[in-house]
Formats: sequence, C-alpha cells, structure tokens
Amino acid sequence: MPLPLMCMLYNNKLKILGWLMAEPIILLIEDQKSMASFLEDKLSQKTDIKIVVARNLQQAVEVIESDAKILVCLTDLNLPDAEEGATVPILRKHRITTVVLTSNYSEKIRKKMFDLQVADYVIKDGPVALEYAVNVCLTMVENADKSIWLVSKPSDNATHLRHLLNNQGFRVFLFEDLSELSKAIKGKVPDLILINQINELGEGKTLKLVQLVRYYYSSSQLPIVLTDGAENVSECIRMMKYGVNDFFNIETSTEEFYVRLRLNLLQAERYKEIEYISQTDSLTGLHNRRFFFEKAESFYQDKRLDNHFAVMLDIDFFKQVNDKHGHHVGDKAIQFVAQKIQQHFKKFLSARFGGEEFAVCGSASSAAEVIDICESLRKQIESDSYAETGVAFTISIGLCFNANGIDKAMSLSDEALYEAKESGRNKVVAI
Ligand SMILES: Nc1nc2c(ncn2[C@@H]2O[C@H](COP(=O)(O)OP(=O)(O)OP(=O)(O)O)[C@@H](O)[C@H]2O)c(=O)[nH]1
Repeated sequence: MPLPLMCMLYNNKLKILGWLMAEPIILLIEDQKSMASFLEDKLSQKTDIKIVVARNLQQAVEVIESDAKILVCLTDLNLPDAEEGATVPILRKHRITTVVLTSNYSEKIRKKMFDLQVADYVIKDGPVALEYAVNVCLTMVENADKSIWLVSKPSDNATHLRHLLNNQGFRVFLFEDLSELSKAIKGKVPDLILINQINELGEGKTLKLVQLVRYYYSSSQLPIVLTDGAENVSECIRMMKYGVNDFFNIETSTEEFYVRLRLNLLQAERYKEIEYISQTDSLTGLHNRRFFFEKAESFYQDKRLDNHFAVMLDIDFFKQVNDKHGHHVGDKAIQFVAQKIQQHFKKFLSARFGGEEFAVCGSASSAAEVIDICESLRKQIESDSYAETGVAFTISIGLCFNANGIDKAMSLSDEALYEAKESGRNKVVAI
C-alpha cells in the first residue's frame, strides 16, 4: 500500500523519508550533525543512490517500515535512543546489510556486533577510517550483483559460511559435488569460488576441482579461496601452488575472512578492467587489432568451421571529413560506422584497426550471405551518415573467402579494398 511522503528538514535540506514505491536507498543513522553531513557528502560524491539520514532510532524505524528498499545501512553504535548498538538487532531482523561506526573501541562490543552478523565494524578514528566506512557501504551495494559458489557438503560450517557471505550481500550458490560444478562452470561463472575444507568432497577431489576450474579460467579471472582448520594448512598451501588463490583459516576472525574475500574480488575486477582496456578500441568500443588477430588466428585454425570470410573496410575521403568539419566530426563518423558494423555483423568478429579502417571475419552459411551484409551496410552508411553525423560520406569494402590463414585473408581483403577504392569507391569488391 502506498505510504504518505515523510519529510524532515536537515541542514536546510528537505529529506524525503518515504516513497510511493520501493526506492533503493542507503540509510545513514548518525546523531552528530557534522558527522552525518560529512558521511552523506562522501557517499553522494561516490554514488547516485539516494541517501536517507536518520538522527535516531525512531527516525530509522520509520524509514525501515516505509516502502524504501534499504541496500545498506551505515549506523552509529550509540544513538540518543539506542545505546551500544541497540539499532543493530532491529536492522538485522529486517535483513539489512549493516556497517557499524563507533568512536570507542571495545573488544566485547566488537565481538557482539559480529555475533549479530554485521558486515563490518569501523572505528571512527580519522578521515581514513571514515573513507573506509563509505567504501565498505558501496562495496556492500555492489556485492548484490556478485555471486559466490560455495563448494561444501551441507554442514554447520557451510551454513555459517553461507551466513557470512549473505551478511555481505553476496548471492550464494551451494555446490555439493564436483559433477554439479563441472556442468555449471561451462555456463555463467561466479565472481569467486569458496571451497569449504579440503577433504569435504572426498580424497583428491579438491585438486580435481581446482584443475577443472583452471582449465577454463586463470587465477586472475576467477579466484578460488579455500577455508580450512589449522591442521590442514600445509595441504591448503599445496593447493595454492596448483591454482587456489588464497587460504583462510576458519578459526581466525570474520573480519579477516571478509578482507581476504574483498581483496580477491578486487584483484579479479581489476584484471577484468585491464583485460577489457587491452582488447578494446577506446573510441568505438569495438575490439582492437591485437585482439582481432589473436581470436581470428585460432578461428582460422579450427577445422570444424568452413566458409571463412574476411572483410576490410574504410571510410572514403576521410581526410576531407576531418579537414572540412573538424576532428570531432571525424570521430563521430568513425563511431557511427563502428556502431553499424556491430549491428550488421553482430554474429561475427569485428575490430577497428586504427584510423578509419575496420575489419571483420567469421564463418558464414554462404558467400552470398556475407556479400548481402556488406551491401546493406554500405547502403545504410550512404543513406544515414548525414542525418546521424552531420556529414555525408560513404565506405568501400573489400572481402575474400576461404583464405589460407588470417594473414593471407587480411592481405587478400586489403587487395579487394584497394580495388574498390581504385574503381570509384562506395562499393563492395570480393576476390
Ligand atoms: N577524426 C579522426 N581522424 C583520424 C583518426 N585516425 C586517423 N585519422 C585521420 O584519418 C585520415 C586518413 O586519411 P587517408 O588514409 O589519407 O585516406 P582518405 O582520406 O580516407 O582517402 P581514401 O581512403 O583513399 O578514400 C587522416 O586524415 C588521419 O588524420 C581518428 O581517430 N580520428
């Protein structure tokens, strides 16, 4: 049922505390005005998600009971109407991922908070800690998009690990044996695999599992973390030589577990970013030349595929586009052609080679299919370029079929492109 809007005036700004429908928010519970606005500023510099500030437990409860979807809550440990973390059981009862901030360190309270399954417990002892608290909150929000495969037989330990992962907002999938996992790994992969105890799956099975995962994904692409007791440390270290990224001693603290997970996930994310940058042309988002040759090479060697084709294409008189209309219009023209190549050749491998030169290769059902695609691409550029980019231009296309290897394919399609240019441009030539 829609709730009425609830508002409060804070720092001369109107904060809306209720919505007509579920709106994702970050809830910040902090009684000190200056601290609340500092944290709110820091959060809003880093996210567009709405931040709702409550100054005490009563206001927080109003938000919790509204229709808002609370992605994460950053709460002060002591509030005027809730001392020593009395807010936390209420937040946890509503399954809200909770990060606790406190000014005084107490081991007893810290332990109590982790027993209440908070995602983190941060001591407000300076700007670095506050920055950390803000980053942790945002990491919790991002975790909702991350999946972790927990490999374990059902046990108390597995349930405990599952709770720890859920408290950090991860989506958790349980795998009880190797055969289940070997089927799943060929589909959508998780962000991390967590193996609960080395002998859980049976003698030698953990090594098989690690080898299986590593056959498909490197340790930079998909981290594997192993948890076990102190008695199995040497065996776990041995697994790290064969492809396990990290080992976590189950008897140590929850915080250590979370830090290790975060670092492993972060490393994999950074690797993905670097991999993407190294394979992609930044102007168009198409693959770059290096990636194209790497992929095309293996593709040409695949004997199961036939009807190989390779295309080279280039914008006609592109120098004039730049000279007459400026470099930024030239860039727009390149982006427009790239977008159309992606649409017309979406089943195939395409790339920008540099400048206004592009390439495509693949295995088609027939030569006629490829010639048709090239013709419709050429026609669309001719007819739509002016409306889309502010300058009318055309492209020339050269292509070849069944060449002996990608290098030969590229040089033949380049010859065909040269012929298309020499014989008047704005045409498709196949050799
Ligand atoms: N805007 C823009 N221009 C680029 C980029 N890379 C290369 N160029 C320009 O692309 C032009 C290439 O021109 P040419 O190779 O001489 O060929 P053309 O004028 O297209 O003539 P033909 O291919 O013979 O039809 C040069 O003016 C380069 O400066 C880029 O990333 N952006």
